[in-house]
Amino acid sequence: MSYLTVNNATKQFGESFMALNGVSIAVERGEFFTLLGPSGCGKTTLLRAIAGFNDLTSGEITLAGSNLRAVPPHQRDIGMVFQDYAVFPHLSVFDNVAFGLKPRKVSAADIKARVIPALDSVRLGDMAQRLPAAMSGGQQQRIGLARAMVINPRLLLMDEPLSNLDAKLRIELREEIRDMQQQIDIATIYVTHDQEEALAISDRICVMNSGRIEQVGTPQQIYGDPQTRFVAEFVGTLNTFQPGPALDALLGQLGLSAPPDASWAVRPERLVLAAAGSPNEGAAALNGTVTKYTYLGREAHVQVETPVGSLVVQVANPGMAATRQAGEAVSVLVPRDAPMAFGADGARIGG
Ligand SMILES: Nc1ncnc2c1ncn2[C@@H]1O[C@H](COP(=O)(O)OP(=O)(O)OP(=O)(O)O)[C@@H](O)[C@H]1O
Repeated sequence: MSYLTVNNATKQFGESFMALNGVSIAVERGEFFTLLGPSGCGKTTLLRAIAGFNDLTSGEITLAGSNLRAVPPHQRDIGMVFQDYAVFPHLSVFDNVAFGLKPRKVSAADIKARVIPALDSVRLGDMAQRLPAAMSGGQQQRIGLARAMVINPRLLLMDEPLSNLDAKLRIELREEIRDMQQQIDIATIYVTHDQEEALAISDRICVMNSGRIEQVGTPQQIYGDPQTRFVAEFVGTLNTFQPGPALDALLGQLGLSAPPDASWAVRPERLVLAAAGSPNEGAAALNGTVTKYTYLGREAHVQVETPVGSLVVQVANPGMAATRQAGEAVSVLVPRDAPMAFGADGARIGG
């Protein structure tokens, strides 16, 4: 049995709204498990049910084999880190971290023996006596992390802990969180709506949509082998081919087939841009006209009007020579293994 299991969880708000609708997950010991999805998909509701801040309408939650729903929140031994830091401004950094130990009747000497290493692990060891108000957002969130960990929790839950920080700090702190989590080897459930953050930090990602799970998998599986159109669109970008004779010809040339109501799509980085009329071994060529060129440093996005619709082609490491002008005639090469097919219900059915 997995370390944490959630089985067929539902949560109803009001007469009929289902914030969670039959959600089941299984998290292993030491695993970094991320709930990823758009605003309102139920991530926080699921996290709060595990923490015990709200109860489920139905379903089971077990931790290390025992029923967690029967345990009051303060006895669950779960560390929680929130988006808004939740530090007490009038308490020193030390007292903020010690706060969680007070109700546990830990002696003053033990408090010190646990708080100091917790502060060291988040690189705040020399700031123990400072007040949080005089500290940056990143430092305040490190206090939150130390406070969650000092209780030696059985599980760590984090609800968008980086979303109030600027982009550079977010990347720095997510690396620190990942390193720390691996060091203490604690099962962690992390909530985010940021796909890049989820890919960078997780062992496995659970993509949620409207109270249901779309797919659970490693970052590589979620990005490289999405099982639904929703996952493919939410994690990464997707070009959808316009149906019609030109698409039928393209699929015929590539030897691909799917039921008539299937839709076909392709990731921008799987397309290759070539000079008009270039030879194309192992790929089908679409004639197109450049409509837009966006230079982004490490990559460029070239928008091309083709017989199967407007497609974005991603070019890696674009030098000056890769620059394209609007109106330029080009070929877009579609490798045989690049297109993905989705059924009318959004499930992946091919490619
Ligand atoms: N106490 C409540 N009463 C009524 N509806 C609620 C309550 N709490 C949450 N909801 C609704 O349940 C749905 C799921 O909310 P939840 O906070 O879990 O989403 P989320 O995926 O965490 O989104 P966000 O990223 O915006 O926090 C939303 O539509 C929300 O409005």
